[in-house]
Amino acid sequence: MDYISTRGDAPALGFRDALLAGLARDGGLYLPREWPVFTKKDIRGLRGKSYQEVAFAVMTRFVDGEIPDAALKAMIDEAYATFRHPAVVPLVQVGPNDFVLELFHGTTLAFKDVAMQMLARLMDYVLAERGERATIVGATSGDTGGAAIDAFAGRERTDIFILFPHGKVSPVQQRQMTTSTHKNVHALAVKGNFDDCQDLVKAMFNDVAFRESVKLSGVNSINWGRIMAQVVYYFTAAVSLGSPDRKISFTVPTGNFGDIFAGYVAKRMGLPIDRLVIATNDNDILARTLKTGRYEMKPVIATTSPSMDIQISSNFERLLFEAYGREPAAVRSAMSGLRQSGAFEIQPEALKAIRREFRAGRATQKQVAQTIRATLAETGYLLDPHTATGVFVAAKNARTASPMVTLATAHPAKFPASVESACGIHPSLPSWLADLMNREERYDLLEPELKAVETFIHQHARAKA
Ligand SMILES: Cc1ncc(COP(=O)(O)O)c(C=O)c1O
Ligand SMILES: N[C@@H](CCOP(=O)(O)O)C(=O)O
Repeated sequence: MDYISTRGDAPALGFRDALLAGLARDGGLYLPREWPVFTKKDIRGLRGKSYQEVAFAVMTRFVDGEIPDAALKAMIDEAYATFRHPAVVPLVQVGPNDFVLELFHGTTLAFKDVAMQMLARLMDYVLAERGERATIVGATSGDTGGAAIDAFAGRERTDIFILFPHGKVSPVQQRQMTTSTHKNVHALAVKGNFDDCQDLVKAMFNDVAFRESVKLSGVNSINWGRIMAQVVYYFTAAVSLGSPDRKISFTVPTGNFGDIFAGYVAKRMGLPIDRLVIATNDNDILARTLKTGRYEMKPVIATTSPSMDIQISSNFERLLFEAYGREPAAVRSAMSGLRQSGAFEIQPEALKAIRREFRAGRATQKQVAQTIRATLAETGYLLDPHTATGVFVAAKNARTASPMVTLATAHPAKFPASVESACGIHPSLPSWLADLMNREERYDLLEPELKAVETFIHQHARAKA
């Protein structure tokens, strides 16, 4: 299996090279040339298996022999031993036909841990095999950064630089990034929003001289390794609810479109997914796009679900590539429209293809707060604001024909102020993070300028060409 770029102008790569490349050299995103398929029999074979066993069954199809089975299994075991729940990602019933899939039992209390713990080990393995080092960069609206820092902290072969929007993440999220004592960790507060951080990361990848000079690699969901690891929990959830003999719907709180794209991949692989629902907050660019066929950026609104305060939804590019029948020219033209005017139109046939696969809805901050309050009152279950966005949109898109699973993407204790103001309960951090807010912070404040960020990274990175 090889990996091709959505923009059609970068070399096709094997799994290990795509993993280290992050973004393709033509600015595109890698995805597999074809989707591996699970038959109904294969899916039935996953019943009763542990999370780790399903993870191996799914990921081995993408790794395609580039890492020996024993090594891949060892990485999976180690990665998911960091989770505090024996089921890794337990499914909790909150209504007759409604479930939440708790993806927040990892070290930093967000769904990002599921893929990041795996990605760090995969990268370390490949770098060790090649005797190389890498410089990892990432942009975060709050959760990717903490998860990446936790997963890469202290790793000899990598230095990690995380760009976060100054003053726009929750205090818990900020501390998770700024209190690491490891020398290979650099938290960079950027005077801008998440989209500025992500633009800087992409610009660094597109600066070939810089990219090569520090051996750049990425950990955002532009990296195929992230998506691959996120496909797994769609399988475990669906199988535990009766797949392949029953269709399951999923609602996914969405920002950068990585998590829900993983659901789309699971469907392409043969998982019988009924509805796949995009849930957005007030930054509803994806819901508007599905409605109008026009992807059009607006200024970012700061909400109670800050991790979804995003306008440039990176992985939507992967979906466009699929919707245009894998025609890179159409993707290149859309992305150049986005760069030049902050908007592009989706052609009718491609829009039809997207609408066949996805529904979308939005929850305002008021609706999010009401959902937190009502869910607590009716079921005793405490939602974080991102998951509440999903639960609100799920209720509007559920069908009695299939169970609806909302992805619970963060623990409520990451956003205590919003949760408390919605329902009066102040969620506490778990014991291993109990002193987080008293730990000493260490971060650098940078202007949102490519040269400033590149200079900082160049000075501090150990990987040099
Ligand atoms: C808590 C939380 N929920 C949802 C999302 C959206 O996920 P994605 O960017 O994969 O769409 C994010 C981050 O992006 C997040 O941190
Ligand atoms: N919400 C994310 C934004 C970055 O998303 P990624 O999945 O592409 O890394 C965050 O919390 O940082």
